[in-house]
Amino acid sequence: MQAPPPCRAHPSCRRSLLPLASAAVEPDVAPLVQRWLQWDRRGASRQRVTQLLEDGSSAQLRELLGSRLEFGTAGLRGKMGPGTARMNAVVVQQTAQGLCVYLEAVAAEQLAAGGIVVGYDGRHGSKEFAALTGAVFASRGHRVALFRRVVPTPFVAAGVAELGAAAGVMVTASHNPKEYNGYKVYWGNGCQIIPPHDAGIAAAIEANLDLWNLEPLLAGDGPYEDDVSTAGLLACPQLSDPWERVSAAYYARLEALGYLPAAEAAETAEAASRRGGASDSGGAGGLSRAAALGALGTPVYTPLHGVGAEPLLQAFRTFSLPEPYIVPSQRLPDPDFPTVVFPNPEEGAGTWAAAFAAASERGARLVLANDPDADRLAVAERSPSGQFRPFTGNEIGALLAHWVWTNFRKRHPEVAPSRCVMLASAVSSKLLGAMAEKEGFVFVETLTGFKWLGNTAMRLEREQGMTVLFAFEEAIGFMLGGMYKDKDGISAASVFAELAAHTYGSGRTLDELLRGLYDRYGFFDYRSGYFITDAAKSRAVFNDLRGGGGFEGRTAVYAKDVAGVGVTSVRDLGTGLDTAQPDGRAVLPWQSGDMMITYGLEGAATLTLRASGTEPKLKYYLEVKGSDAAAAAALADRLVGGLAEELVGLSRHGLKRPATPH
Ligand SMILES: O=P([O-])(O)O[C@H]1O[C@H](COP(=O)(O)O)[C@@H](O)[C@H](O)[C@H]1O
Ligand SMILES: [Mg+2]
Repeated sequence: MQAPPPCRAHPSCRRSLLPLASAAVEPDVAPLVQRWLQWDRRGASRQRVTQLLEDGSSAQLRELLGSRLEFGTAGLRGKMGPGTARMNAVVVQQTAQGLCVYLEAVAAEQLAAGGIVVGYDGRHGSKEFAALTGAVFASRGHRVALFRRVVPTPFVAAGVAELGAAAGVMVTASHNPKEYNGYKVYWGNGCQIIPPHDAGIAAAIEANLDLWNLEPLLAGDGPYEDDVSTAGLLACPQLSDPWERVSAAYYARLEALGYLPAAEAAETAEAASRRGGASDSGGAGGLSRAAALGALGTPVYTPLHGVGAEPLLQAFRTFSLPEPYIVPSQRLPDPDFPTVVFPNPEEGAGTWAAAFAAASERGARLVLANDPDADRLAVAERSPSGQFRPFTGNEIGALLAHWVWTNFRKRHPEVAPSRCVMLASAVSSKLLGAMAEKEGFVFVETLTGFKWLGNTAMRLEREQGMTVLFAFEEAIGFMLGGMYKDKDGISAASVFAELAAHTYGSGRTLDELLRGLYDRYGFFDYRSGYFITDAAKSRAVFNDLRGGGGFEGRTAVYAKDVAGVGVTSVRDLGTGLDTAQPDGRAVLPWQSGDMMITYGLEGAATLTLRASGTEPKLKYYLEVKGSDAAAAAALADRLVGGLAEELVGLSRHGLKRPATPH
């Protein structure tokens, strides 16, 4: 028998290609496998693919190799495993190569001046994927600022801004299950990439699939066989660790957002109500810092096995806040997230369990959690009777917006409210809009995802000279205007702790403060949830929502009612229709085929259905605005009850409800 041909993917590769002639796979699959095996030099990974080949598993091979991971809501994100549709060393190197070539073409000057920033979280594979990315750029002679320790995602956004880098890469899959990893890409403006750069990079990846020789930088006993050896990379003269510089700048910016000392002179509730303004103090007169911190006590914090603990402690020290009690079993980065089913602080009881137990034991009032890459913040409050009240992303957003607004106004009376802006994603509560209307600042809404919020904030600041105070999204993402243009769970946690200290010191609970905001700005009953799906099922659902039969080239037909509640308007960001606009066209950017439809409904209700860009979920977001809380709740209940089967067609399309109540 003839010897198999040598692998040509790498000049010094000593492997041989497997003979494919015997493969019992369908004809379209064989070339995909052949191509993949030229790239993939990892024993276990190659073995899985060759096993599937031997088993004739065409469908599985097509799933792994028939498509490529695309830039979604938060960059690349997918399950780890072999194949172009998974996260692995080959896909990461190809992505880095494409990004590098694209930057060389369109941002050469900034690349030469500022290089690239690379960070990683504590997941399986993250450090190695970061090293691979660094090596790709270093191999072309570019400067690489590679964090030598795990960092929160916001530190990469900060790094790009502080170093004037051409781009940044954060290797993380945030809160996704442990089988996932991901690749967030920041542009030189410090925001996550949006069109046209995502498509530009994708095209550059496709044009640069052959793997570059990184062996001199990532040498080892057979490159990429297991963990890469970074000795060569670390010895590279153009490589640096940006930690010192970036963290110094980060905490200096954060310090400027400390309002508690200024809040000592906060007006009393009486004074505020005489003036007709919302009060942020409990009415006991002037509040001393000591009283506020005394009332706060020791908060409990969990980084959920992620990277948040050390940066959060530093943030609390920056604000001279009491050191929080950190849940010991979840304090250190652990890629297996052993104590939680989902490392997602949105998932409710399960992720809170250890933190709530600690808070009960210690009598803590305030409980804080970051997601594993520490760009999100979850908050819960323990009542004097020991009940826990977790706040939703919208509620935390409302509280932070109020705190930032009240204190900014006091500190900067010279800035006209009309020059100040706060932003929220289109699927977040409109309470912020109502607040803007009453207080006189500008409210701007964007598509879902901080890539949109960040870029829009940057544009408003740079092009219109607006002061961006705050941005948030319901998915517990918060951005303080004085920091960077991305969400940040660390700065949000420390600012929130000050807010809580002030509220408690003023004799109120956070829940009471929030109810005060509803009294002032109107009541909003907000519900969100999701169904488990996959890409094909979601497409089928959206096809049906548009009247079925493949809507391309036909006029879409939408539901006239949901659970008997009349539809008053439809906005479809997959077709650009918005019947609420005078010209019938959507104001937000839309793209053909995008899966997001918003229904305006009788009774001041708004319902949005959209396919997640980071997880196999079809999400719904519903809000009813009303002065009568009971009536709003009844309408919301009715709509939530009807939407799964009637509108989405859950059973018909084979979608599932989440296992845990959401
Ligand atoms: O996962 P993270 O913390 O990086 O968060 C990412 O995903 C979230 C969920 O997106 P989707 O609804 O498309 O799944 C987005 O809201 C967020 O802006 C984005 O940065
Ligand atoms: Mg995250």
